[in-house]
Amino acid sequence: MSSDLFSALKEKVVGKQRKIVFPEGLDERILTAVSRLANEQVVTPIVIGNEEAVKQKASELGLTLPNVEIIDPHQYEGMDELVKAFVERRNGKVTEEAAREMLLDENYFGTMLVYMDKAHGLVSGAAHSTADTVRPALQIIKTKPGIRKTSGVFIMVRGDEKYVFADCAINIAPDSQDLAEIAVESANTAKMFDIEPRVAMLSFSTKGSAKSPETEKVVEAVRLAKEMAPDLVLDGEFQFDAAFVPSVAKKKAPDSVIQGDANVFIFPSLEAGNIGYKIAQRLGNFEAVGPILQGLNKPVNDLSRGCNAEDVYKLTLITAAQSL
Ligand SMILES: CC(C)(COP(=O)(O)OP(=O)(O)OC[C@H]1O[C@@H](n2cnc3c(N)ncnc32)[C@H](O)[C@@H]1OP(=O)(O)O)[C@@H](O)C(=O)NCCC(=O)NCCS
Ligand SMILES: CC(=O)OP(=O)(O)O
Repeated sequence: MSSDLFSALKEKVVGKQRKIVFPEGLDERILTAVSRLANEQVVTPIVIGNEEAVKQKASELGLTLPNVEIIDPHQYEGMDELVKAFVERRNGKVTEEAAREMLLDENYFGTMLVYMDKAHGLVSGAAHSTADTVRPALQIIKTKPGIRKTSGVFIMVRGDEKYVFADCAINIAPDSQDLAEIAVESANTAKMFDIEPRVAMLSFSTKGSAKSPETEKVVEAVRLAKEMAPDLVLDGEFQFDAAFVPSVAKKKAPDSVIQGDANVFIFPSLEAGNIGYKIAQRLGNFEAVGPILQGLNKPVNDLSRGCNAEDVYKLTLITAAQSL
């Protein structure tokens, strides 16, 4: 199923001339994926880095880089244009001098290429923390109209099973409104992967079995999400077993629309979401694709530093598909 999922995405993006920026030009996993993407003509990669160093690294790895653009921010002819646009976008928060310095950072530089429509999307994070990868996007690309917060989902794939986990990447302490928005956005993201969303809002309590500020936060999020998207199949608060195991659902939540058949799981905090996805990945042998950032004006996606070249390849397919 995993390969079907990505073959379908590949079919969608081939021939669409999507330019995708890779700020981490010297990372082996990135270069391996870039070489494959370029040779298969899936996207046109733009690698950020010193041209000689990138080519040297590729040759050491035995990789070819046909039709790959390599841009060194230190040599970039359009830097003045980028600096001007960055200062304007930050609207009083950055001086021209600071902007010039910040744009030598590969993530800021790459994000500006996307903002300026010189590329369609960006994939980074193999060598940078999530905070350093996404901060430029939050500041420059910003959220779509009507969306307050960006969040990060993983598509968890194992054989025929596909699930969406969120937020595993961005919002450390989401409030009820944030959780409701994350739920609705994650349901939309699920559809991109042919998952008909059935959303469970997770907690350590099922339908009032415990009461605390943490459980009440999720109860309120359920109410808000139902208000925001009345047609969405969504319920909570659920413990994971009540959301996932039909026999447990029968006992703990017999009247719920979700009967152990949820496929989109919304975690109550980043602690729970990030730990949860890594446990499913490392103990449950799920492939974890993401985090896919949702709610941004243009696609910028983060990788886990524990990723491999296959993860980079797949996240690039997703990024290119998001840009269509
Ligand atoms: C995402 C994160 C880096 C943002 O924190 P920060 O850089 O301190 O953000 P700030 O509060 O300074 O905000 C910076 C900008 O981003 C915006 N922003 C912050 N969080 C946002 C969100 N969730 N969605 C949209 N915009 C956001 C702010 O509005 C601000 O915009 P402005 O400068 O134009 O006013 C931070 O929340 C974080 O570290 N999250 C955890 C990341 C992580 O380690 N995840 C685990 C591994 S995946
Ligand atoms: C998504 C994530 O947890 O990223 P990292 O492993 O790089 O911190």
